[in-house]
Amino acid sequence: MIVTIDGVAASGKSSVSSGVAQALGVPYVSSGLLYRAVTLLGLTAGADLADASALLPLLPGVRLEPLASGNRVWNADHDLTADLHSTRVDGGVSTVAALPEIREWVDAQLRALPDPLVAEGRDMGTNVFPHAPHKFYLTASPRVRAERRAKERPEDIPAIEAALTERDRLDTTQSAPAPDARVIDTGPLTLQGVIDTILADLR
Ligand SMILES: Nc1ncnc2c1ncn2[C@@H]1O[C@H](COP(=O)(O)OP(=O)(O)OP(=O)(O)O)[C@@H](O)[C@H]1O
Ligand SMILES: Nc1ccn([C@@H]2O[C@H](COP(=O)(O)O)[C@@H](O)[C@H]2O)c(=O)n1
Repeated sequence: MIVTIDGVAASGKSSVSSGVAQALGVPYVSSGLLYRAVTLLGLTAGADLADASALLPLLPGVRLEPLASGNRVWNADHDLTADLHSTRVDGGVSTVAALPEIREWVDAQLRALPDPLVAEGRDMGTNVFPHAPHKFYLTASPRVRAERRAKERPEDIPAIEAALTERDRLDTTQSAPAPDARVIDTGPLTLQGVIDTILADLR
C-alpha cells in the first residue's frame, strides 16, 4: 500500500509523513530531499543549476535511505542529510526541480522503492504514484508556515514567509492536489492532530 502526502512548502509534509509511517510501521520517503541533494551537489561543484547535463554526472553515488524516523541521503559514503535544509539550498532547489531530466531521475529512484511506504513531496499523488489508494495534500497560510519554520531557522518571520511564497510560486507546475486527494488545512491543527486525521481516514 502506498500513501501519498503532498503539499506546499513547509506545510508539515515530512513531519506528518514520519508520524503516519511510524504509526503504520512502514518507511516514508521524502522526495524533496533528493531534489535538495542534487542542488547541494550542484552548488558544491559550482555547476549551473539550470543545466541538467552538468548535474546528472554528479548523481551516480546518490542514495536515499528511507527510514520511518527520518530519511537520510548519501553520496557514496558521505551523509549529506544535515546540509540539505540550508537557505542556500532552498534558494536553488526549484531551479533544479524544473529540469525534466532531474525529475525523471528522482521519479526512478522513488519507483524503485519497495511497497508499502508513505511518499511525500509535490507530485507523489499526481505523477509518481497516481494509482496510490490513499492521497493527502497539506496546506496552511504562508504566515503560519513561516511562524513554524522560524522556530528552526535564524531568519525572521517576514523573510521566511517571502522565501516560502516564492518557492510555492516556482513550484506551481508540479504542486497541485491530485483530484482524488483529501486536502487538509493544517493551520488550525497540531502536528499530532494532522497525523490523527490521516490515520482516521486510512482506517
Ligand atoms: N500542524 C502543525 N502544527 C504545528 N507545527 C507543525 C505542524 N506541522 C508541521 N509543523 C512544524 O512545521 C515545521 C515544518 O514542517 P516540515 O519540515 O515537516 O514541513 P515540510 O512540508 O516537510 O517542509 P519542506 O517543504 O520545507 O520540506 C516543522 O518545525 C514542524 O514540526
Ligand atoms: N515531489 C517533489 C518534491 C520536491 N520538489 C522540489 O524540491 C523542493 C524541496 O522540497 P521540500 O519538500 O523539501 O520542500 C521543492 O521546493 C520543489 O522545488 C519537487 O519539485 N517535487
